[in-house]
Amino acid sequence: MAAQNVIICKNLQSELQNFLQSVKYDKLFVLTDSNTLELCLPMLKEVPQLQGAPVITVEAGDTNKNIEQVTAIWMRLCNEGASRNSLLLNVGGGMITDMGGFVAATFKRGIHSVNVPTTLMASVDAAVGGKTGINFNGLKNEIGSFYPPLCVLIDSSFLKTLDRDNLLSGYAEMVKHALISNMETYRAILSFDLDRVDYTLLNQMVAQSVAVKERIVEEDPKEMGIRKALNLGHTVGHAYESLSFRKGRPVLHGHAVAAGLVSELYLSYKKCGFPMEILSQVVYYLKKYYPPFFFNCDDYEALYELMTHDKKNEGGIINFTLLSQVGEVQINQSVTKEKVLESFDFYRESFGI
Ligand SMILES: NC(=O)c1ccc[n+]([C@@H]2O[C@H](COP(=O)([O-])OP(=O)(O)OC[C@H]3O[C@@H](n4cnc5c(N)ncnc54)[C@H](O)[C@@H]3O)[C@@H](O)[C@H]2O)c1
Ligand SMILES: O=C(O)C(=O)C[C@@H](O)[C@H](O)[C@H](O)COP(=O)(O)O
Ligand SMILES: [Zn+2]
Repeated sequence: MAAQNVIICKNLQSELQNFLQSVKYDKLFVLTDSNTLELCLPMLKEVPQLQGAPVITVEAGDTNKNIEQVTAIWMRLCNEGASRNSLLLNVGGGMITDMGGFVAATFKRGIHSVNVPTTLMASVDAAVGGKTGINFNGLKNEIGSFYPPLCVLIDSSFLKTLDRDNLLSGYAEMVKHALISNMETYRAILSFDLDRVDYTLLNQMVAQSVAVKERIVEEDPKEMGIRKALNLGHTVGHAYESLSFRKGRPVLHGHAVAAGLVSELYLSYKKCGFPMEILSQVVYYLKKYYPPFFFNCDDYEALYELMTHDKKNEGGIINFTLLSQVGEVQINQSVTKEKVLESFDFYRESFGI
């Protein structure tokens, strides 16, 4: 696959202007959510190509990453003269880049899209790599496509208005990227003080983190093999997230991933010999900053059932991505149901719930 077109911006407006000048399209549409409309779109007000462009806005929150909102966006595009040569500029977090990407993939069988990520989650992960989609039937990203944007323009100055919970949410994916990389990155990630955020350092870490994803996606864009590394923490994490939606107490994606990492590193320790010392360090770090995800034994069967829908599964077997060491990824690992339930216990004991 061609290299992902990811630009770490020094001057977002002029770099977006230049990029848009370099591509051919007939009409540009902007997609935002209700928060990014107010907080982020004004940071693009000098870009000439955006003057007079229709802005489509959906209500913020991952529960809106659904087919009803997709239909509403398709409708606006349809009624406002979008053609196959139109371009959709997604300005927002992962909710917007996932859903906008999916709309772009499907409208008239595919129009151009460009992502301007505005959260940490979208900057290091969601906006890059071409996985697009929506939640469906209570399951995360159940409907979607691989459809890379033409370009991703990352500018960390958006992060200044991001609240702490969403900063933590994105940081969980950076912890994941570090765990699948090497000890040096891992140590740097676990030394970062999330109580006193050094934004200059965070900017550098964003560039390094997204580079981890870019390298893997270039090698395996459609998740036939090594891209499954990027799903570390998500087999259990998505089950925790879906359960939280079902209970009407939604947790942020990255918070569920952080909890999923704890459970899956436990499985890594049990099945692949991942060092207990590192597992303890990760638990200590995550426990220090992340709120606990509350569930009890009565939820175990529901969580296990949710995991039977994971996209890495084959022939009814739940496939995990595990680690034998930091940077040593073991894909397609099956684990007994007993051990999976034990990994829920491990999370609850570690977080004292
Ligand atoms: N496609 C992928 O590879 C991939 C990777 C990771 C996550 N995801 C998906 O991404 C979604 C989560 O993304 P997210 O964490 O960015 O959530 P999000 O897009 O819902 O944004 C979180 C909140 O922050 C607000 N916000 C956005 N930018 C802001 C800013 N600059 N200042 C203040 N507030 C701002 C949003 O309005 C929203 O309320 C999930 O659906 C997840 O499944 C996809
Ligand atoms: O890009 C990938 O590949 C990932 O798995 C990144 C994940 O952080 C992301 O949450 C992704 O959307 C999960 O995909 P899914 O296939 O498990 O739905
Ligand atoms: Zn994720």
